Amino acid sequence: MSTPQLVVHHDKELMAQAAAARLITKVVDAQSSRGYASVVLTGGRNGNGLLAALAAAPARDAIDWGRIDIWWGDERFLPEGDPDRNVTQAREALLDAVPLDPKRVHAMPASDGPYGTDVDAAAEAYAAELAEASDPENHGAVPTFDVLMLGVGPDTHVASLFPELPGVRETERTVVGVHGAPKPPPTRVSLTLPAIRAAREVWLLAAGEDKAQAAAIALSGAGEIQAPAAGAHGRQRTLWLLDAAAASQLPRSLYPPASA
Ligand SMILES: O=C1O[C@H](COP(=O)(O)O)[C@@H](O)[C@H](O)[C@H]1O
Repeated sequence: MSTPQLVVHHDKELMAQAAAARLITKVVDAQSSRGYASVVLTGGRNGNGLLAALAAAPARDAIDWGRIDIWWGDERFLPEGDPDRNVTQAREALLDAVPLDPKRVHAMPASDGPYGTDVDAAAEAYAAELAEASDPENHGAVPTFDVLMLGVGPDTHVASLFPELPGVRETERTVVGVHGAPKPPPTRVSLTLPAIRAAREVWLLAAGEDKAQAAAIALSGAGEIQAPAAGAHGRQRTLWLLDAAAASQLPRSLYPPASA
């Protein structure tokens, strides 16, 4: 398990731009060493901010968009095209503007798709898609993602793993259907902590005052059942990307030596 590293940026715009630049470098490196890259997107304000910053970055064309696998950490279980679906928002922010290979874009199922409103069947299907994409050198039934991004909710939720709900307690399955989420919509699909922890790098994004308490709790030794963000770690690296407002309640001992 990698120890969390923190980078604190002045504000959320700078944080989004710096995270986008960091992602471009990671993806280009993976593509040059392995031929392709594998990235897991997050929904939410900070995740979409990063995608919009990436869309606006001239260096985005350094990425070979045809050789990147895009997955999602969670999805709001709503009809295809619903404006509240994470995939709809990601398409608007970035994906529609770059030449991705549609076969490599792995959206989570919609509630009017092949599984209808059966969110557990939808979760099982996504787990099967991940398993099919993993190969023997991977450490489980998911591919080894290069970067898995997670927005941190004000209640410390990540993906759609909410404090104390069954999803965050899952130790076997890689994807679960979520019922009764406290944040609308109540029905969701989510990667589990074991799937998240298979990633090489996990980046947690937290910008804004409403994330300050969550960041402080998750980084001060809370348990993952009470604070799911505390359980999100990458195999090689766990990186918290914050702005000054979100970092404002962190104990001084956690502050990085330099902030940007
Ligand atoms: O509902 C969700 O919320 C979290 C956090 O979103 P934010 O707007 O508070 O940053 C997000 O990471 C997750 O993907 C999404 O489904």
